[in-house]
Amino acid sequence: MRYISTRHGSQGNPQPLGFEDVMLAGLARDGGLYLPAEWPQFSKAEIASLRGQPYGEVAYRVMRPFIGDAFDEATFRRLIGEAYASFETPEVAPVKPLGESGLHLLELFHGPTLAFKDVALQLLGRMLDHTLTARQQHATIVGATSGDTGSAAIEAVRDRRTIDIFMLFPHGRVSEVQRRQMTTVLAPNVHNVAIEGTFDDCQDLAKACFNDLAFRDRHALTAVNSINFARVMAQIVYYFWAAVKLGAPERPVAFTVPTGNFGNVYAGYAARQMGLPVSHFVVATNSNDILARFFEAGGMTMTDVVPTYSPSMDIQISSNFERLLFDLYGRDGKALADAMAGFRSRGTLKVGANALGGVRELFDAGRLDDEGTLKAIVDCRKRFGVTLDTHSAVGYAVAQQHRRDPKVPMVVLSTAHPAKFPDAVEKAVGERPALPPRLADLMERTERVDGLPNDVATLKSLIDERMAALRQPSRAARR
Ligand SMILES: Cc1ncc(COP(=O)(O)O)c(C=O)c1O
Ligand SMILES: N[C@@H](CCOP(=O)(O)O)C(=O)O
Repeated sequence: MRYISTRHGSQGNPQPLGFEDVMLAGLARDGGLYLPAEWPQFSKAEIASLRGQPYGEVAYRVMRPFIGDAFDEATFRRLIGEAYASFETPEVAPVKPLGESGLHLLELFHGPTLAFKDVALQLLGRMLDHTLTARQQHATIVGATSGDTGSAAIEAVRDRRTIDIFMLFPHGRVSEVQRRQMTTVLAPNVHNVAIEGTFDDCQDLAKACFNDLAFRDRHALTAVNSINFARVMAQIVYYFWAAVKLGAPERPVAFTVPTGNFGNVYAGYAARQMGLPVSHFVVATNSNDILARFFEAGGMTMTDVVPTYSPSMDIQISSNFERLLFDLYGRDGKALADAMAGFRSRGTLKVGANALGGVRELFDAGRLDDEGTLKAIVDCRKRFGVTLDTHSAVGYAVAQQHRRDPKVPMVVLSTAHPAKFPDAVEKAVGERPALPPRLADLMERTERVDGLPNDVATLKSLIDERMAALRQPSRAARR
């Protein structure tokens, strides 16, 4: 399998890369995002054969075509096995019906940090470490988080000698549980940085580090955000997993995805490109609804980010949207690079009526404000006895407005455990959801974090200084 950048052709025509190089690169050197030159195809028989298989087997079969010869079969199976052994349920991602409503929850929060990010990051951390160890290399992750990617990535790479991780998060804009899940990890290779700004600022800073090629090469930067195609690949798996449980390939399935950076729903789109019968996707946003506005009107106009009860979706510039736009621009990397440059300079982007028509056949979109989010948590608890987190609640409510066919099962991706957002959940149902016992003392643990302004030069200096100090022989020996 060869990979190309969404901006290929905009700065020469670099050779397509293989999986390991794409995984280590994270962001393409032309500023674009990698994706496969062609999607692997699954026949109906191959999809049907996934039914009844354990999650690890589905994961192996769905991801195998993407990795080429990066890992031999035994190694890849071992990495998958180890990744999902860290989950609290052997099912990994249970699919649960909500009564007779035709709605189903795909619970993705049973990993170590209680959010769907663990599904991909538990594997990615192991794949990175395996490859770096084999190549006798070290890499430096620079990532951005609105709360969940950060702790999942840190958990996946803590204490690994092959990797240092710098995780940028917007100061004061993640929940206390989310912050502490990052800042209380005191492993020597973990560096948390609270940025004075929004998640979009953090993501821009991370991308600016990658786009400074000398800096990028000096530290062998790599990514754990969904700009890294390996993240998307591991998220494709649970769309196949859920769909075959509900009758695919004979019966189509719909998915509603609470959306911020567009990585999760893009993984679903990828599954459909691979042959999975998905009738449609519902993109569910909070009041930061640039994506909902796009699917309604075909244009994106940036506005200010407002803080909400679903902070992980407080995003205006959704990285992975570029991967969908690549298709909408006829896979013309140069035209897309120009459009993205225009979006960044003018704050607006429009696609033509033809492209929009196609995309609207497949995607519905809707938004839910904070008041609606609390009501949705109450409603789901009353009707089905399930307490949702705030992000899943957005999905739950928006899904019900976009059932196109009541005979088609609608899967709502439940992306986080309610205990990650205890204040909002308590506000809704009057009860504080408890953290699992292994995190019971989270609020008493010591925190370590650097605070920085929203300034790339200051960030780069911090990374340069920290990495120089860590390379000193006396410090390096202790790691
Ligand atoms: C709990 C939760 N739900 C939903 C989302 C949105 O997912 P995506 O950014 O892949 O669109 C996020 C952040 O990514 C999240 O942490
Ligand atoms: N909501 C995310 C934002 C980053 O998304 P990613 O999927 O690109 O890592 C978070 O919780 O950090």
